[in-house]
Amino acid sequence: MKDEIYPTNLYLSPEKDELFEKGPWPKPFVFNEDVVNVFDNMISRSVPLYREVLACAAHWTKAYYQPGTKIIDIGCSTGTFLELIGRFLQQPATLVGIDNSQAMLEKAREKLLPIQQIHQLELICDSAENCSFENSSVVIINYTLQFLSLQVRQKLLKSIYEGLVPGGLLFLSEKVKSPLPQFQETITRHYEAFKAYNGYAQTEIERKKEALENVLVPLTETEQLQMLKDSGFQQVDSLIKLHNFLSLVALK
Ligand SMILES: Nc1ncnc2c1ncn2[C@@H]1O[C@H](C[S@+](CC[C@H]([NH3+])C(=O)[O-])CC(=O)[O-])[C@@H](O)[C@H]1O
Ligand SMILES: O=C(O)C(=O)Cc1ccccc1
Repeated sequence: MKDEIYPTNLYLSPEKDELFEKGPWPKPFVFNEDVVNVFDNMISRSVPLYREVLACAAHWTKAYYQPGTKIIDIGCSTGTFLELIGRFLQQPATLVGIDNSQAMLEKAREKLLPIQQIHQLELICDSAENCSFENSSVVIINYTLQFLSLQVRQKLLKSIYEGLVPGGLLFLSEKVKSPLPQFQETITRHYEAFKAYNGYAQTEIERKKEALENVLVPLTETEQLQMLKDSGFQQVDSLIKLHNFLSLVALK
């Protein structure tokens, strides 16, 4: 089976994201019921290489997982990665999903029912910065740090570093910004063309952009790498980058 080699076959709910097509407008972006109900469609049409990033995270998780420790997905949303890794791992493991949206975790619980036959599953509804990462060998945080204040990001990354066992891995994906305004402008235009190619109208693209202002706050790649170094991670490398979306790994 191809999925056992390169797992890009995600379990995504079909409800279409049309949230920014209809009013009332303007509204800030929040992870409410409306977002949750269309989230799988929203993220898979809005994040470049989303399937490849999750397949990459699954491969690195399998490579660095240490039996008897935890695999923790921070900002697990509807459980898409946990469902994928639950199928991809060839041995029972303890899978932990953390999200501060109860509505997201209700969707995750439903999606992960088959996985519970094989793995120990724990879903925690709390802010990530309140959680423990003790005895984890792999922590995944895809497209979540970007919604936290800078102070909380630094505290969270330090807590992850301290909780990981020796040889433990952090897999981090984030929206970033170019340090060069001219490049940022070109990248943004290309990213918006990607969204239009995925069926979003210009008004939806512009309204989403406005809604995310001051809600999703990207760093530059250099700032992100420095924050990881300041958290204790000395072995860091980038794996994937397209438009403003970056995935990297950090080793304890
Ligand atoms: N402080 C917080 N603590 C915990 N969860 C939070 C917090 N703030 C926001 N969230 C949660 O972080 C997730 C971010 S989405 C992650 C996608 C997933 N990783 C995926 O790969 O499919 C990405 C996006 O919306 O762009 C949402 O589920 C929020 O409820
Ligand atoms: O950065 C953007 O413009 C996005 O649309 C990314 C995104 C994807 C899913 C939820 C929130 C933001």
